[in-house]
Amino acid sequence: MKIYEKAPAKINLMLDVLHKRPDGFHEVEMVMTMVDLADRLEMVELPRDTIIISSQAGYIPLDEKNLAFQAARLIKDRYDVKKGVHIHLDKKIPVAAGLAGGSSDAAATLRGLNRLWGLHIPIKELQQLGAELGSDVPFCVTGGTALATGRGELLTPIENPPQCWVVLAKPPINVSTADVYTRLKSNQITKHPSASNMIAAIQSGNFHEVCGQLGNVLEDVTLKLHPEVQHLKETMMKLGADGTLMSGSGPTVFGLVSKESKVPRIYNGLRGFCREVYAVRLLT
Ligand SMILES: C[C@@](CO)(OP(=O)(O)O)[C@H](O)COP(=O)(O)OP(=O)(O)OC[C@H]1O[C@@H](n2ccc(N)nc2=O)[C@H](O)[C@@H]1O
Ligand SMILES: Nc1ncnc2c1ncn2[C@@H]1O[C@H](COP(=O)(O)OP(=O)(O)O)[C@@H](O)[C@H]1O
Repeated sequence: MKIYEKAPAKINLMLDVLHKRPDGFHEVEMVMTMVDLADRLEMVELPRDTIIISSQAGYIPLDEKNLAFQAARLIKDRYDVKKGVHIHLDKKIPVAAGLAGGSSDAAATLRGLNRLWGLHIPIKELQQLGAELGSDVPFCVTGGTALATGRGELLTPIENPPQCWVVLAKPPINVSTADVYTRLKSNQITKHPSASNMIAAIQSGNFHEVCGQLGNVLEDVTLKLHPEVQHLKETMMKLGADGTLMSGSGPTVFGLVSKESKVPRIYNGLRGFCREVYAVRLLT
């Protein structure tokens, strides 16, 4: 049997860090949503007890370091599944970009294997399994739009923001999430974005209010290390975006745009100096 799952990218509309916890993780408040830029997973059942990962992308690990592999192994171990699976990852989401590509592949693997092997695991339980793989995985299991607290795994669904275009630009630099959190001095944050204001803006359905509430405390860290990310934000605004923000720990910057007619100018202007640019819709 063969099944398919889509694994969409996430963006953080706001991200605040409250403090560092004794377990080394940071207590966060994030409003996350999904965009229509997705990896595609093909899962084929194998009669023998093995997990095979393949991909057209030459730049991701295909062994136990792959998050889809880890998700498959976790579900096999936990539910004592003796069958195997070949997972082919058609990667479209840029890697190590702040868009949760690996986390979404892991979440899609959990959803897919639940179907492929007829395990009937409830969604809440899939999210708990996801939390063992990474802080962003539980959100990726369900998607939609949510307030994420704790280390990112405690989720409260909220309504989707007003529909708009999202232009994403990933500069060719490497950012490590762990490094960005380590460099953040959470007691020195001067301006905290507000989750409740962002939620109120979303609930009002007012696109410009949503743009006004965009904020990410990890931006300061990544922007200091890589001034080109700041340059990308400024260029997006000059080209006509209604609001811009870095997603997660970066380095991808997204611009929200309400008018479709503005999108080609922003896209083409960015493509002039950034190879990885995407113009997509929110996944609402
Ligand atoms: C920053 C965010 C925002 O959505 O996304 P990305 O930039 O990775 O997409 C997330 O918090 C990333 O989530 P995820 O990528 O799943 O991180 P994990 O694998 O759980 O953790 C990687 C490392 O980041 C740090 N970490 C992560 C989450 C958190 N709340 N506090 C932390 O300090 C820890 O050092 C951890 O070892
Ligand atoms: N299925 C996967 N897709 C992409 N990256 C993966 C995957 N599995 C493991 N990785 C590794 O996870 C790291 C983070 O990748 P990714 O999830 O794309 O980034 P981010 O957490 O910034 O959104 C990369 O170093 C990559 O090598």
